[in-house]
Amino acid sequence: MPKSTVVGRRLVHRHRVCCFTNKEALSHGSLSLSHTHTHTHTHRHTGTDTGADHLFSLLSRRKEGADKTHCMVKMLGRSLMNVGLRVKCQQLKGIQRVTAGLNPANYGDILRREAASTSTVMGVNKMKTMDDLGGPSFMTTLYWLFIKGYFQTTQQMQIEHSKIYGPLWKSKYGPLVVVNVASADMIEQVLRQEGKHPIRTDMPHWRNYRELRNQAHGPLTEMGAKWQRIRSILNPRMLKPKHVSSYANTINEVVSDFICRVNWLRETSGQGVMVNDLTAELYKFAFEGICSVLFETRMGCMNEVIPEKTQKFIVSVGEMFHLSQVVILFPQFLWPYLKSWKRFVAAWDHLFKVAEELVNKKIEEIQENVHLDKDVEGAYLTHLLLSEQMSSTEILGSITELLLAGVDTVSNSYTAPSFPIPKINLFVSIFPEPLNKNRFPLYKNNPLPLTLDRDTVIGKQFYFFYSTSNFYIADSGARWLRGGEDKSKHHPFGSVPFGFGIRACLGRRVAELEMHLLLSRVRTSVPNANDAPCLLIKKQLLPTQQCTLALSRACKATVSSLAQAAEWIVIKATRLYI
Ligand code: HEM
Repeated sequence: MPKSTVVGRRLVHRHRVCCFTNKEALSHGSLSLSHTHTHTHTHRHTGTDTGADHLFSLLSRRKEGADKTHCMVKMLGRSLMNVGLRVKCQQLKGIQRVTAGLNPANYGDILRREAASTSTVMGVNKMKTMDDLGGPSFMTTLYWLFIKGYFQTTQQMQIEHSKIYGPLWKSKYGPLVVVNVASADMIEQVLRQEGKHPIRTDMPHWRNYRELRNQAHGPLTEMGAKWQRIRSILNPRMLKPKHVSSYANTINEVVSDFICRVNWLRETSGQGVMVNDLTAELYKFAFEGICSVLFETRMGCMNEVIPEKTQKFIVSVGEMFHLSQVVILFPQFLWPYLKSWKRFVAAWDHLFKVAEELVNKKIEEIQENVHLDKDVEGAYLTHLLLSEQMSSTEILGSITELLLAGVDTVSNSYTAPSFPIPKINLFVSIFPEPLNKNRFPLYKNNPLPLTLDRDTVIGKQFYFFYSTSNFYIADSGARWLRGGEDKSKHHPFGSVPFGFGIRACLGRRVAELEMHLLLSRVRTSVPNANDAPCLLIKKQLLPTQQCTLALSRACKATVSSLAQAAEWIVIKATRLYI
């Protein structure tokens, strides 16, 4: 088979037309992607698969408003952070004494290496079973959620529960049992136990849709060796800095348009100074940014009037996330009879339809260029289409999931660490779920001081807290200082915003690029930005370059990493004063 090679962003063809993997699609422009599907999905879960999704549905904070784009802002940040791992079970005891030994007050004093070693910290004979673990019952949890009103602020509920039950406790959500871990040391142990194919919490409704419509799974929903294969194909152009940096021009164009839009909004509806609904604007920015990278096309989100088609696409994304939480509350056999399920399927249909149109458009463009004997240039999608590694349907499945993963996480990150940021905390919830034991290898070590049934799958859900931590010392910037006195007290697993290990965020580099470009350019392009009552970045941010962050209500801090700077993004609440 003739090949095409990629040199930087330029594709150089050794041969024409037939150099494509999906040559049928490319040589017959009208071919619909869904017709090329040859994928089969063998991973089907047994047992209480729906539990984890049920949980993250319950735990997801969600604002429901007229604008559906707001509905999904909180959801994916949670669901993306679900990953899975399995632990080998042992019948051991002693959790109370062990958790006392891991009192948060002592975290800073515990050597990190020791913390990473299960046996040294926990003591093999000090473990208890799941049954021995304390925590609220299902009824108590319902009381907290709906009577005490923590449904919208479940992170806060976890904070309260950690005060009552200590750093390790069990919560019940119907059939689902969740182990909450509120200790950076133990979190480190959990995260370091990942095997070859870590799995995140199953998403049976997402997977069910794909099977119903014969669509391919993407990196979010795929598991095992198939997941690994997908990641190995998607990773290089998403994570390697040399490739990611080539998206800078594309993203910069979106940033330019964002700044224009922000200025226009300030003039037309903000008395010359204010952006009233910043969350929605950041959402649109993230959407436009990720679409421009993935589909190599602009969606018009930065226009004064957003195209109807784009608006409908955004609404469908919000609708899908919203209904995701509803559908999962019901047993799977009832789904076909639910109105919500039908709407859920319709929303997915629309997402796949639009994504398919965009992919087909790109195929046609490539074809045209090939027929005209032009060099085919392009970025992510072009590369995937030409790389001969995935079928068109697989590309569609992956691109659609990347898009969903990349929208609200990015937009939410600008506003999440609301100012001031005295401390950061992280909780991990573990969802034990039964799984076919032959599918994944067992872990040799038990990372936590409790036992779980053999073949238990643990999905993790991370929560980040910016106000009640013992992992970070209280400060207003000192934690970013290199070599500072308190540096040793910062636990490396106190904050892992992009996850950890081989199943960590696929879009991390792109997300960082988007955030850094936006921040630095808002700072340098918007008049009077110095007067903002929130975090300002004094110098253009460049990787590894030292820069000064000026905090109008706090201090000045020097940081040497953009990833750290990103956490300082404080465009507060829903209003941006610039
Ligand atoms: C600030 C923005 C973002 C944050 C904070 C974030 C965070 C995360 C986290 C915590 C995970 C789970 C990692 C783990 O389980 O260990 C994840 C997974 C993922 N993220 Fe992101 N993400 C962001 C942006 C993006 C973007 C822009 C994309 C797409 C280009 C993306 C695509 C994905 C995908 C596909 C996964 C699933 C990976 C897998 O299961 O193999 N993310 N993200």
